[in-house]
Amino acid sequence: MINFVNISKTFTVKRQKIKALQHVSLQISDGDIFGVIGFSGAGKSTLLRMVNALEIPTEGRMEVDGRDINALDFSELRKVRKKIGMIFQEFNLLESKSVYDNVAIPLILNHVDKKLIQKRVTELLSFVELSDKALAYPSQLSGGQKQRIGIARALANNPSILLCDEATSALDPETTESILQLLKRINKKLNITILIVTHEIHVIQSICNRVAVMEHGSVVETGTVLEVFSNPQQNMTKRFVQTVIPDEIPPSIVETLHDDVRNYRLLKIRFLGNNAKRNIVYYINTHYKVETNILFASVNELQQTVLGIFIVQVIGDDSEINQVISYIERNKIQWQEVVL
Ligand SMILES: Nc1ncnc2c1ncn2[C@@H]1O[C@H](COP(=O)(O)OP(=O)(O)OP(=O)(O)O)[C@@H](O)[C@H]1O
Repeated sequence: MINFVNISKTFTVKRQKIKALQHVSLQISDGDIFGVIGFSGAGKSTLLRMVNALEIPTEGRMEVDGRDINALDFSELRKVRKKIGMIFQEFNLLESKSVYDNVAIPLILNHVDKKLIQKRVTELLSFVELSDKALAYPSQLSGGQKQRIGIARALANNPSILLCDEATSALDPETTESILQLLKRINKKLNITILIVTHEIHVIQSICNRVAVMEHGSVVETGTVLEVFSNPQQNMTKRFVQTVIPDEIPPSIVETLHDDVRNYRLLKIRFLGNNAKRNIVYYINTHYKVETNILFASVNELQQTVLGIFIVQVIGDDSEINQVISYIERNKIQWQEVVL
C-alpha cells in the first residue's frame, strides 16, 4: 500500500516559492495500476518521486507498506528502495554499457553473485522479449526497445512497486501500446503495483484501474477509471476524458437545431455495463408519444465494461417528454440535459 497523507511540497527558487504539491492525499492499494494525469507542471513527477524519497515532503507523511519512509535510517531506506523500481520518459540507460550490463547494474550494486546475475539478466531479457539484444548498446536500439531494457533493469531486484514517469511519452502510438501491454503483464504476472504519471489520457484508459487528476499541485478528482471516465466531475477531468470519449453534439448538428421550432429536449444518456445492451431508445419510441432523434452516439469499453453515450433529441409534448425522463430515472440510467 502506498499512502500519500496530506503531502505538500514547496520549492524555493531565488526566494520565490513554488507550490509543487498542495495537501495531496491518495491511497494506492497493492495490485493497482494507478494513473495520475495532469498537464505539464501539475506536480506529477514530484508526487511520484515522493514514493522512493527522491523528494521529501515539506508537509505530510509518505507511507509505503505502512512505514513513513522519511523516518527511516539510510540502510532501511535502501532496503525499501530496492523494492521500488522506476522507469523514465528518457529511459536513462548508460550509453557506454551493453544492454546486458545496463540490466545487471542494480544487481552488481547489490553485490549479487556473478552466476546469479547472469541467470537473472537472462530471465529479464527473455521477459521483455529482447534476449537477442544482450550484447547491443543503447544507441543501437529503438525507443520501445530502450524502454523494455529500462523496464528489465527496474525489475532486476524483484520490486513490489514500479514507478513510471511518462514512460511512453517519447514513443509512437503502436510502441506505446506494446509497452502498456508489457506493464499490464508485469502487474498481473509478477503482482507488482504500478504507479504511472502521464499527460496522456489513453494511457490511463488503456491499463489503469484507478486514476487521480491533478491540477496546480492538487488532486482535483480521483476514483476508479470506470467512475471517472463515465461521469467526470471537474472541468479538467472533462477536458481529458473528452479527448478519448467525446460526448458533445457536433457543431454542424447544433446549427440545424437552432432552426428546429418543435418542442423538444436534449438528453445525454450514459449506459454502463448491462444497461448498454438494452434497447432503451426503441422502448421509448414504442411506449411514448414522442419522436426521438439520435444526435450523437459513442460506445467504448473501459475495464471490460461497455460505456455508451447517446445524445437524444426527444420531440413531443412536455408531459410525454417528462414521462420519458421518469422512465429513464426508474431504470437508474444516468442522464443530464444538454443546453445549447
Ligand atoms: N527541483 C525543483 N526545483 C524547483 N522547482 C521544481 C523542482 N521540481 C519541480 N519543480 C516545479 O514544481 C512544479 C511541478 O513540477 P513537476 O515536474 O512535478 O510537474 P509535472 O506535472 O511532472 O510536469 P512535467 O510533466 O512537465 O514534468 C513545476 O512548477 C516545476 O517547475
